[in-house]
Amino acid sequence: MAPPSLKICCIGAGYVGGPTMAMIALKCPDVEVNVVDISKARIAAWNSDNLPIYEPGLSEVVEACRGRNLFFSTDVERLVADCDVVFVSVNTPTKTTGLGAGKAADLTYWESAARMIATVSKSDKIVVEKSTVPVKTAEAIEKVLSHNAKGIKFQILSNPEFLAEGTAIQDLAFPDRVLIGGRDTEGGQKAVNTLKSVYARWVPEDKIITTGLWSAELSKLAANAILAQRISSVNAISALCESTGADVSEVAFAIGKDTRIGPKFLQSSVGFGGSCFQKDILNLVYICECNGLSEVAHYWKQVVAINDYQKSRFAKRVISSMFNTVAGKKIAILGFAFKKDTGDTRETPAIDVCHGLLGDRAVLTIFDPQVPEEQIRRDLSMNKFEWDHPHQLHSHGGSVTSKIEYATDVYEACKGAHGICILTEWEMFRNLDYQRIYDNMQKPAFLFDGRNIVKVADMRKMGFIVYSIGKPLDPWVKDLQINI
Ligand SMILES: NC(=O)C1=CN([C@@H]2O[C@H](COP(=O)(O)OP(=O)(O)OC[C@H]3O[C@@H](n4cnc5c(N)ncnc54)[C@H](O)[C@@H]3O)[C@@H](O)[C@H]2O)C=CC1
Ligand SMILES: O=C(O)[C@H]1O[C@H](OP(=O)(O)OP(=O)(O)OC[C@H]2O[C@@H](n3ccc(=O)[nH]c3=O)[C@H](O)[C@@H]2O)[C@H](O)[C@@H](O)[C@@H]1O
Repeated sequence: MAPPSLKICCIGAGYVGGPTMAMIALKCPDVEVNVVDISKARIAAWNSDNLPIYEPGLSEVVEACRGRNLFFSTDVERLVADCDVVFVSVNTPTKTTGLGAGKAADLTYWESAARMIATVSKSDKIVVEKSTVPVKTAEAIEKVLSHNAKGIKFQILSNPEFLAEGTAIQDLAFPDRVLIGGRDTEGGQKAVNTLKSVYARWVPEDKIITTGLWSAELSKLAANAILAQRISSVNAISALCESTGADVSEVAFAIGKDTRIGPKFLQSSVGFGGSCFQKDILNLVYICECNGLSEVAHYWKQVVAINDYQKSRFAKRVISSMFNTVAGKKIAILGFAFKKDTGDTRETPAIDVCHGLLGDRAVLTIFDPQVPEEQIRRDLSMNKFEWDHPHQLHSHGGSVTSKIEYATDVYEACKGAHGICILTEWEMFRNLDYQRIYDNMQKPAFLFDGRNIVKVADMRKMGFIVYSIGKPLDPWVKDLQINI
């Protein structure tokens, strides 16, 4: 067999490293791709039939190339030493302590990966920032690498990832664009071209954008901030819809018809979740503050503030609608993942809503088709921002709250409940037998739709008291004096 034309090693076998490298291996059979991680459990799962992340189409891609030119391993140092290109796709969570706590990106994992690369390398390498990092990180990484370089040359590239979970395979196979930032030097441009030639195997040339390092780093933060801003904008409008009798779906449809605005990302919800939007905006806010741009920082902070408002507004609607207390009442939580088609629960709005309801002493029964019980209990017992640190992969759940139950059947979850909250837009929730659910609930039966997926009129006809984000209010809810 001919030797590989290029050896790639990716540090971090997570939601980005795993699928991204699997796609490169699929499209470039002559390239050897090793994905390495410190988590033995994660690597074992990548090497099994039960992959560590749920992503439609991923297992087919992995099966097509695992053992051929795609390998998963914990032999981090050897494989890094042996490759031409190192992608770094480790966690860059929000700092929990110290300077910039609650905002700044924690680059501990990135820095330790960079130090390890410098220590083990014996030949020149291209080091690719795949993780989302603060603008100017490449400069710091260059310093770490060059101070330990023993005459070895490293070229740093920024190649941020834009995939969304649940559609990762589609996004990787047909990306809107691939962005590569590099130094404007001969060595820098040579490295850019090497990486470009990898993507060019399947991405049309006009979709591969090359820029300077800082533009590439900042474009990633800006893209996430602007996407999240659209959701906060429509969610802010949803509150006004409820106060005025307008319908947020009609408003979103009408404004999305303007080609300058476009229809995507205008779906009002209980709030955005996921590992990145909040983290990346807080990071952007911190960078603005560090650069003395307090007005700009304040502007972006509001995107997160509206998101927090939306989540707490939802929980308050539930409590106030149910006679201002949910103490001892059974509430069925349908959906815990931060969006459909993923088992990921990082920063899911369900955590905040559940905490809001548990704070009023509700008894929750939680159902999600992809999220296991242990994960839900761990999420509900963790402190904010703790979830995105690698040690969480090894932990087995902290203190377990006794006020939650886990259901493996959606109808069981709803049986005897006083109220239902739909918190993830799983397709299956659109087509449930709601009559059966209604018949088996306590009366009056409440339905709170945080994703606008049920047909409100049909549900009201069945007898439910319905609250659906940004929709005209049920008379029951409207007549209540609430303070949201
Ligand atoms: N999740 C997503 O959809 C997207 C994430 N990103 C960014 O990509 C980066 C990674 O995110 P995810 O893949 O979601 O995180 P993840 O938590 O799923 O994966 C990160 C992996 O890195 C490993 N790791 C940490 N330090 C290590 C070290 N020193 N050596 C070897 N392995 C190490 C961890 O054990 C973990 O398995 C973050 O910066 C994130 O902002 C960017 C685009 C999309
Ligand atoms: O950097 C990242 O991690 C990624 O973050 C997002 O991807 P992701 O978080 O996986 O999923 P999204 O589809 O963006 O959804 C994020 C959250 O917003 C919510 N959302 C999305 C769209 C919408 O119209 N309304 C809405 O409430 C979703 O339910 C979810 O909770 C971006 O879409 C990706 O481009 C980016 O690469």
